[in-house]
Amino acid sequence: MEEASTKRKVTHTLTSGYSDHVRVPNVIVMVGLPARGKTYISKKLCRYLNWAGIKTRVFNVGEYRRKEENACDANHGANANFFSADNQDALRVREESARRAMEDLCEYLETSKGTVAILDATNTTKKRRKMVIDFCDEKGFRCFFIESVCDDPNIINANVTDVKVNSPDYKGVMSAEQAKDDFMKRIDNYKKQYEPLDMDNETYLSFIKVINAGRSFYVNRVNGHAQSRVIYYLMNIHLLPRVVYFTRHGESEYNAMGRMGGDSPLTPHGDAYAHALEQFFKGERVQDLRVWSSQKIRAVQTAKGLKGIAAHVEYWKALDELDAGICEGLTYADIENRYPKQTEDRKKDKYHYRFPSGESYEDVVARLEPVIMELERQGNVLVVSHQAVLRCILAYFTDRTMSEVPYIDVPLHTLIKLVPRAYSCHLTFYTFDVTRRVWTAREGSLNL
Ligand SMILES: O=c1[nH]cnc2c1c(-c1ccccc1)cn2-c1ccc(Br)cc1
Ligand SMILES: O=P(O)(O)OC[C@H]1O[C@](O)(CO)[C@@H](O)[C@@H]1O
Repeated sequence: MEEASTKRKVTHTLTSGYSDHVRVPNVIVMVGLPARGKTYISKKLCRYLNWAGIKTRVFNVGEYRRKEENACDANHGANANFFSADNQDALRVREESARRAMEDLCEYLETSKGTVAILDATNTTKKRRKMVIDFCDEKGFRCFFIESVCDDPNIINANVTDVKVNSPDYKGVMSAEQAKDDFMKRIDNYKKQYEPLDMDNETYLSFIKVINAGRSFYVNRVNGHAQSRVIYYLMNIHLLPRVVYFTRHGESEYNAMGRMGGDSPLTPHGDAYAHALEQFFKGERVQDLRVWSSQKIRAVQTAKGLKGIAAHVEYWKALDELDAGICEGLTYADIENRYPKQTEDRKKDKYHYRFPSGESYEDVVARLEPVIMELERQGNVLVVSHQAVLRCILAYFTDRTMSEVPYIDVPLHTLIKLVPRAYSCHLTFYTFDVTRRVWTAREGSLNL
């Protein structure tokens, strides 16, 4: 039985009070048996850190092994014996894959100026961890271990059926039942060698033990800004099924006039949309729905009809539209005529461009971080907000790059339903053709 004490208190040993004034490359090293969510955590963490502006990439050793096998047209993954410790050939292939992954990881941190690299592998022996630590020490990388221990059969089974059975190792090779059976044998092979992070003899390391998908944690020697952000994030995410809905406010007077920003009320068309939205959620019967609206009149009016349906309605200033500063209330034509240089600059880099006395998309992402964190904590939520703000939030869920964010298509009178999946999310778009709606996206809009 794996050690998974669920009563352990959280200890937080601060080793140094200094913050990161220089960019110190971090290597996040995953530890854990197969089907403990290492890839789930790696991908989700990578998506969050990139969205927050911390350049991050995942290096999955399993993918390197499969690349190796494809090269010699083999498929060891479909056979649990490949993972037994006394299979010398296999050990060589697995060592080689780990070495190549470390090479690429090093290149990423040194040459491509990555800030965080996530080594997604089992790393279940002290010997293997020692190899990684020595490698990082030699390169001057900071090492941080995330171990996922799990003894809750429901969680393990969910993972094995949910993700493993569709893994490239088994796809088209054997039935789901056989795959599941083989995979459980693979786990047993690893268990024989598994040395959990040792809370008595490996305390010189920086690490967090996540127990049973976040039910409890053990934290040791947190170093620097990135590690603190990682721990905070891991303590806020959960696996419970939930749905998140997004919509812009209904058409506003300023939308109808082609003016930006401002705080104008809904037009009759926008009002009709607010009623259609109310009807939709009457029918959808979402359990314990919480509504988060911005504090702009057009959003508050759009959310009004939901007061009788939702469990709770709250108003976030952080959800207010991007502040166009001196361009607030102007049309795009006005801006091109009055501020041709600004227009040019914005076209060059729309994500980082900040309006004079206003905001950039990058500023909006920064003020949305608490909203994202609270969204991760919550259950069923409807967010009523604005074009630029929803572009930033949807970019987080759909792993978009900074340059894509300002062009994501978020039309008026469209409700977006987002259902999280293991490594992605499923989007449904409901367009309410109850009313005319002006088109507020200009150059090249990007479909999610
Ligand atoms: O299987 C698992 N075992 C154990 N912990 C798991 C999983 C999964 C998972 C979920 C869906 C698909 C594949 C894997 C996520 N976590 C997890 C781990 C840490 C945190 Br903080 C939150 C979730
Ligand atoms: O970044 P873009 O494409 O100008 O979109 C943001 C603009 O969209 C609007 O929400 C509607 O036009 C404006 O209030 C806001 O300035």
